[in-house]
Amino acid sequence: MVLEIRNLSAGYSQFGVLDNVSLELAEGGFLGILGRNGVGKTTLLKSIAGPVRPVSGEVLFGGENVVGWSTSDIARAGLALVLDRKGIFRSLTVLENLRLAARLHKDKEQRWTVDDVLQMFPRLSERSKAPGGGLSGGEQQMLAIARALLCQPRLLLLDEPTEGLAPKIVDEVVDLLQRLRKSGLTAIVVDQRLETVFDTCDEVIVMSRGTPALRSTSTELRQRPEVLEEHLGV
Ligand SMILES: Nc1ncnc2c1ncn2[C@@H]1O[C@H](COP(=O)(O)OP(=O)(O)OP(=O)(O)O)[C@@H](O)[C@H]1O
Repeated sequence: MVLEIRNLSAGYSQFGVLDNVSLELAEGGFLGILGRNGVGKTTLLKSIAGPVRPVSGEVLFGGENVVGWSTSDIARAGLALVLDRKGIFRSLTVLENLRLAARLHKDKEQRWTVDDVLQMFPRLSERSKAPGGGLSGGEQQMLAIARALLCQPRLLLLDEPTEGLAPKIVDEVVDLLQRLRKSGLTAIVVDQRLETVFDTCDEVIVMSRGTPALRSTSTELRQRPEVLEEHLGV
């Protein structure tokens, strides 16, 4: 297992959000997480990646319990979190942003190079000389994902990768995630847009009241409108 979460509870000061979450993710799996607003999806990603410190439970990443580790140590161990398109330097060009990420992780086994990601993201290649701050929302999202890949992650966590993007760009991001899945990457995708999750993930967890209510394949869940209505109100 790349990731094993056992009995994880987490929240903010006295305010509990995650309640006794357990889940597993095997190498090469793409796991989607769905749930209503505020159910704790982002908090779950942050509890895995370090910014939110769990109250109890274990997060085994590659067999090691990383609870209590700093965010940077967890990142060094091979976990990349793409959240709010953060991690882009606005004054650096696209190419400089990519080269910087590659340089910071040059000691790791190089699964992705700057050339690889430019090939994978033709839109970024076209905009390679543009400053990060001058990119559209979709381009920023692609740059954030490209930078995360240059961290050579064993596990990629994506929070709302298609939120607020124009339909054509959503299709491009979905297509990209499908290619990453085929490449054997392991990832968790949180998105409000059901189709993004269904089209990119083999399996989906539906969260309710701070904990997984069910886990199913995307194919099965698509055919269960009553479950989607109960837990997601759609
Ligand atoms: N930094 C914070 N301090 C206090 N409470 C927070 C903080 N971040 C989130 N919360 C609260 O924790 C709960 C879970 O938030 P979280 O962002 O994990 O939900 P979510 O499922 O990702 O929903 P959304 O899709 O709306 O982001 C919400 O009630 C939210 O208001």
